[in-house]
Amino acid sequence: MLNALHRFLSRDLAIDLGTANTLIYIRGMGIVSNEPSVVAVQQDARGGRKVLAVGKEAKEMLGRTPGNIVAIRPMREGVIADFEVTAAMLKYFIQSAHNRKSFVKPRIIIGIPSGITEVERRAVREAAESAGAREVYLIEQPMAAAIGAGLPITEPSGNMIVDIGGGTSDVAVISLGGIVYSRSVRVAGDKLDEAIVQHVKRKYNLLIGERTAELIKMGIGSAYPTDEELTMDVKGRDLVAGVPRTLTVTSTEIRDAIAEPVHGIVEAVKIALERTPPELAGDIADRGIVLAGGGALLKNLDVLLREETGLPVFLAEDPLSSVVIGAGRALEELDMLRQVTAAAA
Ligand SMILES: Nc1ncnc2c1ncn2[C@@H]1O[C@H](COP(=O)(O)OP(=O)(O)OP(=O)(O)O)[C@@H](O)[C@H]1O
Repeated sequence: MLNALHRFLSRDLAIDLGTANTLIYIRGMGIVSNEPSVVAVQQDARGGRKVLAVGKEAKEMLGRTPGNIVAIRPMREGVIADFEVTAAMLKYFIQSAHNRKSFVKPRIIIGIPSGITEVERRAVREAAESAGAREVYLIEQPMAAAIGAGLPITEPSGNMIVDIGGGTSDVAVISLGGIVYSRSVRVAGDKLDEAIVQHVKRKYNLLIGERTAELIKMGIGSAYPTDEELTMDVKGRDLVAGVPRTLTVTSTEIRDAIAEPVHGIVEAVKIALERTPPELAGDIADRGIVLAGGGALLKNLDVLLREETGLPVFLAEDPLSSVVIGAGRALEELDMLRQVTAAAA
């Protein structure tokens, strides 16, 4: 009874602490927050830092801040580049998502990049504790993505998940609830954006921001030829004349511009397949490869991977939410496991 009351009052949270986006899921309510992992920080003369804005508001400031304010992405390339700011961001998201009226501290499960160090794990855990968590669990993002995508991870058979985020692409082979093989490469959404910035600079002498590059990628980017040619108008600063200018880019040139990083993702999948134990590789050949993470939404990436590997390739139902949904489910399973062990005792 007490236990049930406790559960009712404390809203457990699942968090996907991504380098591009942080998502929060509350049991029984679904996804309650989905914000860019960006923090705007004001620096004073003595080196002190004050958080001005977090999430969407801070992302709008990227590349648009005056001297003493910086908009930071504290997690880049799948690692925590700025501890202090990551902790402040996590705390802000937890506190704004958690119903302050409920007086029982929540249990929190956090999906973390698979490449982070022991020290970074501790920092994440401490940040969640200082934001009021009662218990903190960490789960690696590829494992959470696989659960969220509905893969039968506890069965004794191989499942391959490819989680393409902002900073890293993680390829993992999971069987019997454990990661049998994993490979993380620092080639994902951000690298595609950078390649677009470089292309526009080199070909047109036009400087565009990362945010604009991301919009081009999402609008007309593709990994494999699409049925129709798409175009998009792009605004930037002319590097020669120094004035703002608009030009039109095509989907073909953008596909060429991002070909190299896209190839890096394909290579990571191929290497993972080569290194997977034969029995499990056989399972993957039957069941196929599942893609998750926002990067999986790049047009025709699934088509390219199918052609390059000769295997079936599927997109998770909601690639951007797979990690947070999987983490939430893991927390529920934890309860179930507890119930089972309690009943057995
Ligand atoms: N429609 C789309 N087409 C191409 N890329 C997209 C699309 N939508 C989102 N993305 C990209 O997906 C990436 C973000 O994905 P996601 O939110 O899964 O990353 P993350 O979990 O925060 O990062 P990481 O896994 O590296 O920690 C960004 O690079 C974004 O530009």
